[in-house]
Amino acid sequence: MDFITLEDVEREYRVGDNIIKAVDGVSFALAQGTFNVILGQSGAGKTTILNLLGGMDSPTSGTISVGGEEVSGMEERELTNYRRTKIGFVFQFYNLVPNLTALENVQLAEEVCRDPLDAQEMLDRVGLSKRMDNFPSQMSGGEQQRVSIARALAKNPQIVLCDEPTGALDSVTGRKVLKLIRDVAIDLGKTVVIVTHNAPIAEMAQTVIHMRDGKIAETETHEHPKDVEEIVW
Ligand SMILES: Nc1ncnc2c1ncn2[C@@H]1O[C@H](COP(=O)(O)OP(=O)(O)OP(=O)(O)O)[C@@H](O)[C@H]1O
Repeated sequence: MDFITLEDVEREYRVGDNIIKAVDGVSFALAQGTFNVILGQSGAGKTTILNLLGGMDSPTSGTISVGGEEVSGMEERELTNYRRTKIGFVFQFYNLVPNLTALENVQLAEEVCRDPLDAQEMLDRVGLSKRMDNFPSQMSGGEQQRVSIARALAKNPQIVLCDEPTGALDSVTGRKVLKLIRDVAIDLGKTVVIVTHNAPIAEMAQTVIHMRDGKIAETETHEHPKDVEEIVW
């Protein structure tokens, strides 16, 4: 059953006298507990869609629903609550708090969420049980990204949104991180949406939304998505 639906979504930005259609009539549906990729070149509108899905931005027109709730009609306060409780974010450059340990970074989620998952268990699941007391500066990029995955999951969100999560990592580390996102998030029943310009990653996805110039060029579904070991970049 569809969990995330976008219907004819547009997002325009006015820059001086020009109107830029960052997202131009996009419709798609994603099922709960699936691993999905939005693929496209720079400027295609991927991040704008992620921001709309995450409640960080609102569409100019069209409808966005998540779990039967209409996100596109929410007021600012409802949006804040939605971002806080329903969405886990993973960014390209990790966005960890530098003067907090790995454990403290993940525990931040407990302070803002209604029904958080245990921070130590999440760090354990991403393979960092021995690094809980390390600060971000004492960890590699891949380890920092694993902390940020643990942090996103500890919020116990419905959706995990990842913006170029492997963009700053070498290919071997990037693949480990993707495997973790897929295995751990899907095991916990989360719906994952990854934004990337890196085409091989899309082969791991159940649904791939190909974006071009703010529009969907193609929607592809894989009944048997590839394992991370089968893809190279
Ligand atoms: N706040 C804004 N104001 C004006 N134009 C914007 C704004 N945000 C995005 N755009 C424009 O909308 C288009 C889509 O941008 P978006 O960031 O969604 O693309 P993207 O596919 O994520 O690209 P990248 O991979 O480079 O991040 C671009 O032309 C961009 O310049």
